[in-house]
Amino acid sequence: MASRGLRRKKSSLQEVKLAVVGAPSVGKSALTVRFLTKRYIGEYDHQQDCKYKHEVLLDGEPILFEILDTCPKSLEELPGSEVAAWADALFLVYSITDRASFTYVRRARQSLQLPPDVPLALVGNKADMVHLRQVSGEEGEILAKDFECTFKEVAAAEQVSQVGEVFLEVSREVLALRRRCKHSLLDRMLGNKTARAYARGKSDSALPKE
Ligand SMILES: Nc1nc2c(ncn2[C@@H]2O[C@H](COP(=O)(O)OP(=O)(O)OP(=O)(O)O)[C@@H](O)[C@H]2O)c(=O)[nH]1
Repeated sequence: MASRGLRRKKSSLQEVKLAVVGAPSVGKSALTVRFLTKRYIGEYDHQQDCKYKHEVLLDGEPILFEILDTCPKSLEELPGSEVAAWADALFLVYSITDRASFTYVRRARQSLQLPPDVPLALVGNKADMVHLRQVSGEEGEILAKDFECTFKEVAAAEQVSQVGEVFLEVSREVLALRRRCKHSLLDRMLGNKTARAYARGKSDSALPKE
């Protein structure tokens, strides 16, 4: 009985696909592993992009996260449009101790050619290394304004909840965007007046499934 219940729950799980983009060695894997396992792995050796699937509670609702941890071999290797096509949201990660990695996220953002409403989070990692800081917090904030996205400095090496919150926050944006899309689809299907009344009076669970 219990396993049947579980299977039913899994089939209705919402999926959120996140891509973690950034220059080599900024801590993309450390952040991903921190979020998924709450552990810090200092040396994470992988030579190619890795995908992880993991179920995580988001505001009490189980969400199936798929995370693409990208692995550029050099500063010249930028993420392609296939990453943007796959992802529901993107993390643009740099290290506050590495100015070249800050420049990289700007170039990566351009090369991705994202549709306008894809949620983004700009993340300055290695915030524990302030003595080696090369990128100020203000510069991060200015770039985030330019990207029209959230910004946070974190330290995968030391923080658990703060790192988790960055992932969860962008996922909330993905779910909110999906809800808005459903509403506007309803708008188009039912005519504006009826659809607005429907959206006001009904909870999301009452909206048609995708
Ligand atoms: N001090 C400090 N070091 C960190 C932090 N996050 C990661 N590191 C270190 O930075 C190095 C690179 O971390 P990774 O997680 O492998 O970085 P990556 O961006 O996935 O690297 P690639 O897979 O090569 O692109 C490792 O030596 C980590 O221990 C952090 O928050 N603080």
